[in-house]
Amino acid sequence: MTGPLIIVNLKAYAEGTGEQATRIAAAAREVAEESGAVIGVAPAYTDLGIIARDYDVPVYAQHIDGVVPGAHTGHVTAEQVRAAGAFGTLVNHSERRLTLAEIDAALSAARRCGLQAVICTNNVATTAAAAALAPEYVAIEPPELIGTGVSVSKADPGIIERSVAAVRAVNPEVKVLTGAGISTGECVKIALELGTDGVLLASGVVKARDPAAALRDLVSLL
Ligand SMILES: O=C[C@H](O)COP(=O)(O)O
Repeated sequence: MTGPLIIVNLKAYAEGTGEQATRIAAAAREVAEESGAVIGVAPAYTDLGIIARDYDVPVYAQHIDGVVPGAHTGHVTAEQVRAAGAFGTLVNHSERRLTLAEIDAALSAARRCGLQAVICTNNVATTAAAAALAPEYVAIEPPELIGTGVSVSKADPGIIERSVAAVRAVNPEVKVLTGAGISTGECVKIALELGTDGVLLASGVVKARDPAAALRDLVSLL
């Protein structure tokens, strides 16, 4: 993949479930084609297969469990999401926190199945720790800004800069995303200028009246 990566996490929002999820996936594909940006979608498991099958967008699981297939009720394996068509997976999202050992196991499972891994982190120290595990991406998101509409790019650019520096010091191969409150092209532009490789966002697109217009705004200054 080339160009900045934008991942739209549909979380468990009603506005990002079922038919609405497929509408957002279609918009993501269209805006990616128009702009050259890479726009991925992280739908609920229940929508993952259909989106991966019918929409030409990189699909991410919102979480995987670091277990091998077997007797694990209520778990979801890397093999299952891969078979359903996932391209990658989030790991340790702020709303789905894991222990360090669980993050490591989930990352091993992702590698085993060829899934791109995006480890989410909540501060500079956890970002450095995540980078030491060598995932493809880390995504720094200050939890207090998630879902607020107050953008990390504007409210806390320092955490982005320090996270980028920490990752470069630990493992320069690891790419950095940032998220929380991102909703405009300006937020994306600032995040990229601060050294990131893209953004992870949710409400700015999922809860927008016109998700396609929100996506167009996000890529407008690339
Ligand atoms: O996964 C996405 C992040 O938690 C950011 O959510 P948000 O864009 O609604 O603030």
